Amino acid sequence: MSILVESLAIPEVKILRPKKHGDARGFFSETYTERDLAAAGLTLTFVQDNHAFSAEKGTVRGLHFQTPPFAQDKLIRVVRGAILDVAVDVRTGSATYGQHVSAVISAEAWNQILVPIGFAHGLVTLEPNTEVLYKVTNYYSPEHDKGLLWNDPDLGIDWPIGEADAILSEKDKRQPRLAELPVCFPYV
Ligand SMILES: Cc1cn([C@H]2C[C@H](O)[C@@H](COP(=O)(O)OP(=O)(O)O[C@H]3O[C@H](C)C(=O)[C@H](O)[C@H]3O)O2)c(=O)[nH]c1=O
Repeated sequence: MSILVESLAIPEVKILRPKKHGDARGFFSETYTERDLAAAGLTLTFVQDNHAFSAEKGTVRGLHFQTPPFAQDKLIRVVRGAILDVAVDVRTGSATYGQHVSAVISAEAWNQILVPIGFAHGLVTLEPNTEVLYKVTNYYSPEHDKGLLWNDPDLGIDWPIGEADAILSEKDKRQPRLAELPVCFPYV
């Protein structure tokens, strides 16, 4: 087992901890193995790798999700810098609908977060020049790319940055609040 897998308070969201093999040259790490995820009951087929660079601390991306049939599971890691990563349950009918979990994901901690289908995903950078790499289980589809307002007070997310200081895309400034969200993921 090269990757330890543990659940957050909403158990569908997982934290992964790959082993790092250090030596005098530096380190080697198996950052993803299908085998370790399958051993944790996670049978996912990733079809796309993404890389997001954010120059400034306080850069907010999200809260985003793609709707079916282009819904995505996401496996996120940070190879430089650090983020506060947030996953909001948007599965209508779920006992934790509208609730969230968060975790600091960083190059130093060498940890990862798995955000499954049915969750809106977002992050804020905690350091400048932060690089986020993530695998997704479906291709990008702009028509199915939806979102949630990052600082919707109904979500109660304790972001480490205020609206005045957050660096956001114009799209993310205009995302709907949870109360305005249509049913995207009926929970069965
Ligand atoms: C997501 C995506 C974007 N793009 C293009 C579309 C735009 O021209 C440009 C930036 O897209 P966007 O502003 O949506 O990127 P982020 O704000 O980083 O969005 C991501 O941020 C949060 C953290 C997420 O969870 C999603 O993975 C993703 O939505 O990249 C692509 O070509 N392919 C893609 O898969």
